[in-house]
Amino acid sequence: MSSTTYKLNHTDSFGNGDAKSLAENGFNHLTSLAQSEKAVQELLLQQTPMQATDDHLIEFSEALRTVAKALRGAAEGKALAQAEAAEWKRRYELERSKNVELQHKELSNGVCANESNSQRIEHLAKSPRLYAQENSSNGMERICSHEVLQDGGFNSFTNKLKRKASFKLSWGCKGMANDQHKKEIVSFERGNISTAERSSKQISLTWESDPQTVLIITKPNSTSVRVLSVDMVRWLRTQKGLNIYVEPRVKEELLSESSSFNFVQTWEDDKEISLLHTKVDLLITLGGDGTVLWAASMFKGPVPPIVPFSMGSLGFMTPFHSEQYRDCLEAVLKGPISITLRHRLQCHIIRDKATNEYETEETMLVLNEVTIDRGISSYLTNLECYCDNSFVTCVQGDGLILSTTSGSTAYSLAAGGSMVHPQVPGILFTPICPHSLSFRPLILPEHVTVRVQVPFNSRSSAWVSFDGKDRKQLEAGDALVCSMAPWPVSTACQVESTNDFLRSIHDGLHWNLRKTQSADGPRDT
Ligand SMILES: NC(=O)c1ccc[n+]([C@@H]2O[C@H](COP(=O)([O-])OP(=O)(O)OC[C@H]3O[C@@H](n4cnc5c(N)ncnc54)[C@H](O)[C@@H]3O)[C@@H](O)[C@H]2O)c1
Ligand SMILES: Nc1ncnc2c1ncn2[C@@H]1O[C@H](COP(=O)(O)OP(=O)(O)OP(=O)(O)O)[C@@H](O)[C@H]1O
Repeated sequence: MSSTTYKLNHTDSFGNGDAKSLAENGFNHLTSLAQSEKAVQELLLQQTPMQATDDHLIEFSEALRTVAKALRGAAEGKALAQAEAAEWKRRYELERSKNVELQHKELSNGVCANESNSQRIEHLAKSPRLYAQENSSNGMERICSHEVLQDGGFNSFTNKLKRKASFKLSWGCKGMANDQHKKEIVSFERGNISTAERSSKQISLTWESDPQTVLIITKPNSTSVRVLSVDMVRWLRTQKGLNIYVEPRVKEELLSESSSFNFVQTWEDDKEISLLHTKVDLLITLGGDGTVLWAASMFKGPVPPIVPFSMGSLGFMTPFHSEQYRDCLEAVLKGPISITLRHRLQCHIIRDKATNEYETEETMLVLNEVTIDRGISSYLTNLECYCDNSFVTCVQGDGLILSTTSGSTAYSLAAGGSMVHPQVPGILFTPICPHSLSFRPLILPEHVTVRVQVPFNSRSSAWVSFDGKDRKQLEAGDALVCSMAPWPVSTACQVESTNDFLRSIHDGLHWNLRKTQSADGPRDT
């Protein structure tokens, strides 16, 4: 009995031969091995101080597990061996978490080494069944994988303790603040990766001081919009005491109504437009989605929160009804309000004839999409696409749409792209009429930079447009570079972003509208 245990502890590796011979001795042998307090005590008492190290404890535990495997089928013996192995494992973990170095020092000095080890084993040997009973309610097999990995036992091949490898995560973004932000979202404590946040949650805007200045942008050539704007400007001034900015065209319209509108402010040039975000607290749009796009395009940097009133036929970004504009504006000016944070794309054209790569044209910001198409050319476009300098594909067809998720319900949808919730950060890569059977649209992560280049051997030039406007020609060798812009557009929600999004696809597109099947018919039995 004791020789068996002695052998187990002094063999460098416990091969199948040892396990088998133990198994052959049968169930009784194992039971007595595990139960015999004396035998286990003897085991330790026979160790020299150096031999009775924690490595021996691990080896012993490994051996018992091997035996347990070999005795599969002998139910009681198996349970007993598992209980032993698990207890040895637990015990080892406990000891290791104490000061291992100190323990080794004690052992090599011979200070109470046998005594401390034998006491440990004595305790274990006394109560394997009790321990098994205590743990059976939790399930003996349920040592969680994290713990098993941390205490992987002894690797006889490398002669090292098996431990869970430690690691760190880092992000390839510039600036500590960004990195810190990511760390708050993704934690990797004790080797377990978990996320607290995956995309923007419902965002609520609360005013910390009262809004004082409002900019109203209106769809041109619409009588209903003109009538509404006159009423709204008057109400905001007289009832709310706000400063009001409008476009030069609208100021003329208002003054033609009455000279009392001379309090209304406007701008004279682009420089003044570029400073509007420093003066305007709230932006109101009266029109359809196109008016929201127009308003957003005026802001090449930060954009004030937008309250979009629907005066068009399709309202994906315009959840507010003009009939109740007073109630709605009362609520918005008071706050808090739910907003949808809509990401924009920033686009640069790099000309082949540019003398260096930084010589780009004005940066364009789009809320819906940037489109590269064949324009009036009757040839296929041929566009080489790269994502962070990796070649993606060559588009041969009518063109390519790089869309925001807000724009996913616009042109990209018509070209076969998915509809995506506007707060999902990402770039949609949607071909227009590709001449290929296998070109499916992609959605790329928000952090990538996409480059679309007209190859030098292209038969024709391509045309690029930004939210359906500002068309520019791309000659062979020219490229469009596109990435997520740091200035999103926040639009006020009627309810909250998900509810508003679902309403817009139901009302605007009659998404998945189908007559409900009647209950009258065949059924599963
Ligand atoms: N085949 C197409 O579907 C197609 C073709 C060209 C342009 N467009 C879209 O038109 C947009 C420009 O809009 P516009 O009003 O200045 O031009 P527009 O007056 O020609 O209107 C285009 C239509 O697209 C709708 N729309 C705009 N943005 C939308 C969005 N985010 N979700 C759902 N529908 C949206 C508008 O409500 C409008 O009905 C472009 O950004 C492009 O997405 C679509
Ligand atoms: N303030 C503005 N100045 C110049 N053009 C504008 C302005 N507002 C909107 N537009 C343009 O007017 C066009 C129509 O605007 P919008 O989409 O808002 O109205 P709509 O066509 O009636 O809406 P819908 O398409 O939903 O029926 C768009 O091309 C848009 O760019």
